[in-house]
Amino acid sequence: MLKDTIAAIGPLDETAMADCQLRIDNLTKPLGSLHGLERLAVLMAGITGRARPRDLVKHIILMAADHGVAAEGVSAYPREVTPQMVMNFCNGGAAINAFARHAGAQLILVDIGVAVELPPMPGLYREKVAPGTANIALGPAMTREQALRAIDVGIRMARVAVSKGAGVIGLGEMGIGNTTPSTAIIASYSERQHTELTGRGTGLSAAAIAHKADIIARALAVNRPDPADPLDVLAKVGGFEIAGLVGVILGAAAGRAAVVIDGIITSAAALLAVKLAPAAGRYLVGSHFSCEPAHREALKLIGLDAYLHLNMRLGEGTGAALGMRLIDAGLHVLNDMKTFGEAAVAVAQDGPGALRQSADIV
Ligand SMILES: Cc1cc2ncn([C@H]3O[C@H](COP(=O)(O)O)[C@@H](O)[C@H]3O)c2cc1C
Ligand SMILES: O=C(O)c1cccnc1
Repeated sequence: MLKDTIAAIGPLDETAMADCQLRIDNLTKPLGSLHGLERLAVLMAGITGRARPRDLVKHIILMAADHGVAAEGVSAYPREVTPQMVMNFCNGGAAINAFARHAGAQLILVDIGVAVELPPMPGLYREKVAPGTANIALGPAMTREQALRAIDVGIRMARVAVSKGAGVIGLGEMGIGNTTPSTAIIASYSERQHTELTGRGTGLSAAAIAHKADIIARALAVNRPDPADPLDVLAKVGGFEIAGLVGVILGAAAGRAAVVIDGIITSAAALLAVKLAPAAGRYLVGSHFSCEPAHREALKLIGLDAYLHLNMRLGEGTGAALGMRLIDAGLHVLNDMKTFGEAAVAVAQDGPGALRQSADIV
């Protein structure tokens, strides 16, 4: 399923993008003055293949899983919080429930590797590959075969979303300890030291951050993940929700849906996804800058921008939900504003086309 999905990822529609850019350049505002929002609208034209996309259906796919490395004391919270938070998501009481409502997005919940058996709940997909990963400080998180199975789950979830009309898919995750494997993945591709990339996660002290960095160093030394082989990195120092999200990204890109990433965990998944399929990178949209230092590093490695500086460090897809609102804002600009001609406003002296050529406007 992975190979076919990667093969199905097409280029953006450059004609739709050019037509969209032309309309935006003629809207009643100084040329380029809504910069980031304009770029989002043009990107959505390229992804959807429509010069004036509007009212896109939004889904947030939240994958939950546990991590053997949590036994090393790398999180400020106990492992039981993972299933408890999944129940909280199902019952509508978590931050992401509020954010999904705010964004007008449907929340899709997936148990892809929670350590305990969860009861059937409305809205919860039970797709457990295994009850949590093994401890990456001691050996590989999972087998390569399990990594592939988890990716397939994500591809299927993205296909379901696309078949329900989703044009924008936000990524969310839950899994106590998951900033540790995410940092290990990002460190595998970075020239920066893992100590510089390790952050406080749910709220570690400086001493606990140093311990977490040691565990990450051990995971990398014990497993020796091969960056030339993203599946190797994923299987050795990843997690089931991270693997699932890799699949969601690839499946969404193959289905011509935009993918809005969130913080460090989803950006680790995005980094692996673009290593597996560079063409998927054009379907990615950044949202906020997380407090986690590895998040910025991942964005840099992917070559992706983010927009919101809110010092958030929650995950669940909360930043992605805000990113979806920025896409909406860009599409409202595109669809609701009038052009100079439609509104009878005098155009800039040299005309927008001439201004666009000038070096100042990018
Ligand atoms: C109550 C609670 C709700 C959360 N929602 C997301 N996370 C976030 O924190 C975890 C990662 O941080 P670390 O690696 O330090 O464990 C993940 O579950 C992530 O989604 C939460 C964490 C807690 C405690
Ligand atoms: O960057 C994130 O999304 C994040 C940071 C800390 C804990 N959980 C998630």
